[in-house]
Amino acid sequence: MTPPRASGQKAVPTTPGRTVPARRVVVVGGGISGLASAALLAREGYAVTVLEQRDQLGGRAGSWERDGFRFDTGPSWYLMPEVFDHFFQLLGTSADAEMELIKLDPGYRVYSEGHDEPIDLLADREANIALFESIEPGAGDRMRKYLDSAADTYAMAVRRFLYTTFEDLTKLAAPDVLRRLPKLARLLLQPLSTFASKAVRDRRLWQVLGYPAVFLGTSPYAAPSMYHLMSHLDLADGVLYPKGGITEVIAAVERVARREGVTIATESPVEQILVEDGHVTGVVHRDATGARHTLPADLVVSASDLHHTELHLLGPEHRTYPEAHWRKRDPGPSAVLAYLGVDGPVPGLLHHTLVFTEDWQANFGAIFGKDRHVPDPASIYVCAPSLTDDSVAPEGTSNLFVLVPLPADLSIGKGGIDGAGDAEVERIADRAIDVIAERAGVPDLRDRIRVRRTIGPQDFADDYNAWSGSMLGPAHTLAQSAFFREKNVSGRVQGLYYAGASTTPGIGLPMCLISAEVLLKRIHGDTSTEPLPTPLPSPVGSSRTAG
Ligand SMILES: Cc1cc2nc3c(=O)[nH]c(=O)nc-3n(C[C@H](O)[C@H](O)[C@H](O)COP(=O)(O)OP(=O)(O)OC[C@H]3O[C@@H](n4cnc5c(N)ncnc54)[C@H](O)[C@@H]3O)c2cc1C
Repeated sequence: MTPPRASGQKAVPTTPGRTVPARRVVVVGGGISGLASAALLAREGYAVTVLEQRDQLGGRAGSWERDGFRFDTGPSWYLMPEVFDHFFQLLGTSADAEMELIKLDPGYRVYSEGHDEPIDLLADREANIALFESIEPGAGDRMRKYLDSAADTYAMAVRRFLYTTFEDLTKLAAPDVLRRLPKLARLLLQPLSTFASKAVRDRRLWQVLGYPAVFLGTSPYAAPSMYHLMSHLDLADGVLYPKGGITEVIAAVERVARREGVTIATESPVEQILVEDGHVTGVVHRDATGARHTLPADLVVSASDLHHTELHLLGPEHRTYPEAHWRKRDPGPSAVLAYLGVDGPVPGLLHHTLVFTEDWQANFGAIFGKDRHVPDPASIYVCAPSLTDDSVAPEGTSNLFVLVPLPADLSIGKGGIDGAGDAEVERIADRAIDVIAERAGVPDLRDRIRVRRTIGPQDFADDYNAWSGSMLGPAHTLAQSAFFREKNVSGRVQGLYYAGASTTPGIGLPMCLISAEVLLKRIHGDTSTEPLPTPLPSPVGSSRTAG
């Protein structure tokens, strides 16, 4: 039976047969998953406080401004729009009510090494099928089947695999899953790279089907072909852009959290999660002045990276995932990022542009293989949001966000402003800028840069306590996906829960919103697999603290 949801008077079960009043929740980390978890818990009547170590909210989805340019520091693709909408609907609002969403058409551009002309992927499924056919006769029909399968697999994932704690695996033995078992087995065991090569032979098209593995922190050679469902998102569903940038998504999630009564404190790093008699009792944290405080809590939700939570906030005896556990896990890739404010237009780019090297085996091998090193040449992603949104750059200039995926290796170093980063980070950024200059037809790009900031793996570790400087969190290989991924509840400490990219369901903004909902299910012992009905009921007679 599903235990009662918490309200002003209700109780939350901890150990079987024992219930304690669980009114106060501390959430560690004010990234999207911490904010979303806080909002949902407050909706249920908990008194929630979010403690964020940095001076801004959003975590990896942060914002940085200089000289009239405003950069999203991390994510830039708004995919799975119905997941965002569902989250807001749980709280009685909608994505459209909270943000202005613009459909990008074309959705994105791809340059492939060895080809001068780019391919522009469109906002419409049939248009993309026709595009594939025009490049590779015969590929259109195969793509139609591929996209049908992607849509079907995606719908099944939403129904069965994303919104679940995996606490009751028998729930997965639903008729729709059982019917697909032979196909699912194939999709789990075959890598995406092989699966995609059956649909298309042209290398450029194959790369279009393979690159989404990077969204999952892995490579198309390691991602199970189950993840071909990602092609439904970018080739059929289309790519949206929230006006003002991804920072507006964070602002919207913060807004609904505050509306539900969440208290939010920035510059408040948590140093320790307190445990007594096997039950969480609160946290020790600093405030903006550096003073140390103890904040009691009945539940603690850590939405910081799990590696950090387990190894740095808990004593050895309270760790579910000790040091030895992580030695067998893959932290996922890191990256060098560059935020560039550039004079004039950059004509060869679209809002999203991907530049792929020819030899992906070598490229991905360098990032994810046994002998990890910086790939050279590297594949590159560039976002130019100023093409869609004039609020992110002064008139007559361009805002560029550049991402070069790399191994999670702290020795690559950290970035800096105006070339002040470590030499290797600046060198990687320079190489990427030169590639963009050539592809975009702007040979003097370097001279036109008036704002430049770089980020390296060490920055991810320093800024977010990321394991090995991982950009995204544990890679979605088969061994680190679904019920193999780290659970969202401590196995050692009652009342301690986890949310965010390093637990289920995983990496990416929509996944992190789902992790907040899965957290709620975990607290209630709700083993259902489908999204919760909307809106979540508000508690009767609960007192809320405005944040
Ligand atoms: C460069 C880049 C590009 C990306 N691109 C996309 C994209 O296009 N689309 C997409 O959907 N996703 C993308 N992602 C992934 C997405 O941004 C993340 O999966 C998501 O933002 C993670 O959210 P989170 O809340 O789990 O973690 P985080 O955002 O890392 O938040 C964790 C928070 O916890 C705080 N914290 C850590 N330790 C403590 C402590 N001890 N005390 C208090 N606070 C603490 C951190 O400061 C941080 O604010 C990208 C990520 C990066 C880095």
